[in-house]
Amino acid sequence: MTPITTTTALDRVGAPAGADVAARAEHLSKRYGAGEAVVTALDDVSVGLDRGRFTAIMGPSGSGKSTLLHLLAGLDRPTSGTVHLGDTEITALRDKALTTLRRDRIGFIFQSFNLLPTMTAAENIVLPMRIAGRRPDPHWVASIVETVGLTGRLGHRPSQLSGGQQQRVAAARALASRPEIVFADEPTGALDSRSGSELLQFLRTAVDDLGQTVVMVTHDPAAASYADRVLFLADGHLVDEMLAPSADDVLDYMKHLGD
Ligand SMILES: Nc1ncnc2c1ncn2[C@@H]1O[C@H](COP(=O)(O)OP(=O)(O)OP(=O)(O)O)[C@@H](O)[C@H]1O
Repeated sequence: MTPITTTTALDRVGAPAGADVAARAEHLSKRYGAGEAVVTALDDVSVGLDRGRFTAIMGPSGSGKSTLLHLLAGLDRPTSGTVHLGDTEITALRDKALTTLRRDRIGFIFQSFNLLPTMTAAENIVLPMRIAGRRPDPHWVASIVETVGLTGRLGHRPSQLSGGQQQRVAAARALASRPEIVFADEPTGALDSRSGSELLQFLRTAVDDLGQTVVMVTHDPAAASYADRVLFLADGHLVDEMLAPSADDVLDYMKHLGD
């Protein structure tokens, strides 16, 4: 496949733009199954993710986006290769240490909001910190709640909130502990376009105003255009990247990838 719109020399695709890297993958591969049934979901991917930036991961269905996100976030283990979060090689950690690292240093936003139905929005937002035995910083949590536009809704349970509001609670929960990196897997997949835009604008603000690092898998070129950088996967390979992407440029490139 010949890349057409790269803004980056091919041998630099995946290399971090700056010196400060929040996470990095080196020669990451993931295979499922064995023998003739083996599926190579990810094949020798190396990438650095800049701190304080918003990175989107795109590619056709089955290209390995979720696999890469799950490996970077320590939710799954690679067949070969390494992942570092800051200076910590997470691929070298045992399960218990990995669970603790995910809880303490990573925030997650999933397509399904994964909120606890019996708890209020406020309780859901601080729950991971309470489980970790950490005291939430009230000023920080208040600034997130304000940024995400949930002031006045904090006493509501998830069933009393719209899908967009529930996802904003999930986003506030992901940021409440000031994680080193937030991973979002299709965060707008279950939202209407207006709620999706609000959520993406929140993530953008979290990066610009709060210095957060965000990595997001998406199918949607409009969603990817909120990012600083888009990584393109095809057949388990990192094939290209785009900086300061526009939705039209991303859409054109996705057509080229055969989506
Ligand atoms: N647990 C698994 N067992 C076997 N094969 C798997 C498993 N998980 C993923 N795969 C395969 O690995 C490849 C990459 O899957 P992955 O979910 O990472 O792709 P994706 O780009 O996120 O796809 P989509 O956009 O459809 O969600 C696909 O061929 C998929 O069928």
